[in-house]
Amino acid sequence: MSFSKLLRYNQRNNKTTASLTTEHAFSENWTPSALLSDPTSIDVNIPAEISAVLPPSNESYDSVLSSLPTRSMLKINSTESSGDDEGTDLQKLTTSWLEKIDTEMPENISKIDSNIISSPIVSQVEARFIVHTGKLRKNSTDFASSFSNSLGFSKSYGRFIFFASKKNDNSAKKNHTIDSNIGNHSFVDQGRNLPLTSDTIICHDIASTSAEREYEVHGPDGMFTTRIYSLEGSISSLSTNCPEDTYSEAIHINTKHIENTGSTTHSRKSSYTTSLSNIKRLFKRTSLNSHSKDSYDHTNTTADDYAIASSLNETTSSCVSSESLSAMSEDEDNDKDQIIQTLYSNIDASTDLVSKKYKDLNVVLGEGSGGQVKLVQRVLDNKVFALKEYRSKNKRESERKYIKKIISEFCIASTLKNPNICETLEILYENGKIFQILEYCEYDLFALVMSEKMQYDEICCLFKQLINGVKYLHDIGLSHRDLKLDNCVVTQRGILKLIDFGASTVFQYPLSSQLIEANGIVGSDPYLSPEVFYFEKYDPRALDVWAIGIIFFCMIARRFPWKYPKVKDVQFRTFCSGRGVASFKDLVTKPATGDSNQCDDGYEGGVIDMGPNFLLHRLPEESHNIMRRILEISPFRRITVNEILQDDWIKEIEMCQVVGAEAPKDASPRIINKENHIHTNIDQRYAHIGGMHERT
Ligand SMILES: Nc1ncnc2c1ncn2[C@@H]1O[C@H](COP(=O)(O)OP(=O)(O)OP(=O)(O)O)[C@@H](O)[C@H]1O
Repeated sequence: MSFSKLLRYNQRNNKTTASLTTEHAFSENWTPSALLSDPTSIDVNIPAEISAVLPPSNESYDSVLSSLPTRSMLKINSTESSGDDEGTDLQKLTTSWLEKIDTEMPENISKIDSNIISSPIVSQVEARFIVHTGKLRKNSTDFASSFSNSLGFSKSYGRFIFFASKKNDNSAKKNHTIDSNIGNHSFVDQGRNLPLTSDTIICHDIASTSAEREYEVHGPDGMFTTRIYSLEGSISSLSTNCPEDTYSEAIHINTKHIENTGSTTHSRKSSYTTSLSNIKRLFKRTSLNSHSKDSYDHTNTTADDYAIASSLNETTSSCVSSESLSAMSEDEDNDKDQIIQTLYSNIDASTDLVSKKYKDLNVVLGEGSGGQVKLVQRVLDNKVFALKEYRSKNKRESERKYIKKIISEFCIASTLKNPNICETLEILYENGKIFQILEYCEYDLFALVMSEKMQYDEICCLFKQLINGVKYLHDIGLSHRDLKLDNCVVTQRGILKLIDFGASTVFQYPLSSQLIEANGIVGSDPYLSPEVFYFEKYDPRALDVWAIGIIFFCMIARRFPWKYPKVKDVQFRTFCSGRGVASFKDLVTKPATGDSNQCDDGYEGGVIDMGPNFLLHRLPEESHNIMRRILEISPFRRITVNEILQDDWIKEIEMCQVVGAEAPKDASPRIINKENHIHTNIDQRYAHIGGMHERT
């Protein structure tokens, strides 16, 4: 949790930062078995109706350390026993540009407590978002097809992928039918990995929670072989309240609001009326059919706007003429603020009210710079969802920017369809506040890590799912830019999903090989890669890859390796040491080598706590090769996410996954869990960052 989150919690709880940090659940003294699973030990009130919809905690397990493959850890003792030699090595490894380094484990390394970490705030539109009009036109038709191709959809389907998927009226029924027939055809078709024959499978419904339905599958000998979870009533079937055109309209309007050209008073008035009525449609959910490519006659737009707008070009309706678009300008924010206020009151009358559709379960799941995330239950069918209530507009920001940011995040998130991405269902407005409804996931990774219950194989499984989620994003030209434990949520069945696309950015447009570099220090300090501090512009994919490595380290060591990757941070400086270079610049600017399969980080020493070993000696040896390449200081030498998946160790990791979710017509996505591990269930009261703070 960011520092700002902490402050807010402190203010609410009348606590000082210091006391909260000390008392925080992540202290050494926090015994998971005592505190997490014993309801009497903690004074947290969970209403009975919530307990009913939340899963129970499972048994407690040994810590991750006991599940680490011992054969694979670095032989710390033998290195440590080198005695005097170590001092010699240290001298050899310490280079002139680094000050004297303490080889002891630095004191300020502590267990993960992101309370003490501040996240930089993005406050301005980045220059890279400016796209030339010609390019915009040219690419506008390409984007959807590229996205659809990457998803394996037909080209004609591409135009739909930016919309929340259509409700399949029969989805629940279909799921049921298919699951009951699992032994006949569907299972065999889609669950090929399972060592079962179609004749011998018995499917037994044993549990059902928010979105997933669990089935035990038995082999011919009656032995339990694996578990399958049907995503009955899955989120995708719920997004039907949002007609396609509504989203396209919303996205389109989003684009309008960043127009910045001259205009007459008359046209300005006209544009406001039209544009705002279109924003209204976002919330109102009406369907529009007109079509105008003129609306893309932009001179100034953001990458996100552009990407989304271009993907919708084929279908986007536009009631806004290019003339009206030209009316929007930065210095008219005040006018627009007023108009948007009016808009809000109009929306109020026509929008589904959050409070009517969803029942607040009074559980705060988390709180960040974007707003507060709460647990809600849909009145219609009692299904549980996460509701993100966006923070109110700052006095300093214009209404236009405020709305644009929210809609951009929503448009991107609702576009993404992948089992390892949290599904975004709808956006709602009520009483001056904007809400987003998300698929609910029972845990966040931060809470899971801090529970100290996760075992090594489970961590590896989640790690590989994380890589797959990021691969999906990178394959479609998006980078997340704020990957961290808090932004990974995990379902009760062990499926990891990425959330929070507020910082994500397009790095490549469809059919273009040109990399669009990102700029700005965006993300959370300990997960940031070193180059973001060094270069004004950088490849955001490399930042994501680095963050993946930090997350893996955190999962294993339950510590951050450093506060931030700057040489002034003693831990990071230690990590940089011994690499045979004269300056940090030499490290971070090392050009790519010809052989992308080889790690060449310049470190040759064998000291346990120096250079890459500073991190590696805390990790299993089988991960060393890949982690060295992931945490390569030079972004030009850093491995890509696709290359990570080619690594032998990564390939061998047994990963739980959802099958059958990719094909748009497949109505029966199921979860296949691997047998070498089970996924940790923790008490729901402490399963999210929000809950952890309730304790303090
Ligand atoms: N779909 C979800 N299911 C369960 N918990 C969730 C979900 N979405 C968010 N959360 C919880 O809420 C927390 C904050 O969510 P999120 O990152 O979206 O907020 P934010 O305001 O954007 O935070 P940040 O300050 O990182 O930008 C998460 O860390 C997680 O604990």
